[in-house]
Amino acid sequence: MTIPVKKLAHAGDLPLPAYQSEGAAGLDLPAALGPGETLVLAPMMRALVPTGLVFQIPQGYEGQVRPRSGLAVKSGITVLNAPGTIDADYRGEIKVALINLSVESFAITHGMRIAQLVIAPVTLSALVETAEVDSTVRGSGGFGSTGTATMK
Ligand SMILES: O=c1ccn([C@H]2C[C@H](O)[C@@H](COP(=O)(O)OP(=O)(O)OP(=O)(O)O)O2)c(=O)[nH]1
Ligand SMILES: [Mg+2]
Repeated sequence: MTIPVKKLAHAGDLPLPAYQSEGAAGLDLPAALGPGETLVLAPMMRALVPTGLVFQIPQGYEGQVRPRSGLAVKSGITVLNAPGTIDADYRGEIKVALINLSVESFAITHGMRIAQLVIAPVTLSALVETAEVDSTVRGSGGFGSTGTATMK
């Protein structure tokens, strides 16, 4: 599938996001801060980080903004609203809501790959109001209702 992508001025000469391996699911998203710019995230602070990218996602698909596991494990940096949802009809800049869950400050530099975007199909549903729903074995059980014999 082809997706048109527009680069905004502050992306400068950053390359378009790319799959980093043959089977990668996510396109790594860059921080587009402007050349030489740095954004420091203090512990427990969050920031909406620009990517400098506008995607034209085809109808019937969405973009999911997910954390990168390396940043999460090594530095406690994750996506606050993971997975962020990029609607097919969104024509604004994709931004990444990062939060620093570590006890140390983290410096985000221009071009750093801060998150990844997975393009996924969406099933659009028509809701039909009904007085009754059918019955199932699970019924209304949830929130740890299964396996209670072994759960403490
Ligand atoms: O991590 C994200 C999440 C969302 N968006 C953009 C694209 C998305 O299509 C739009 C709206 O996102 P969402 O529906 O999650 O936010 P909302 O709080 O419901 O805002 P809205 O009322 O604009 O839908 O914001 C981002 O750039 N990054
Ligand atoms: Mg919304």
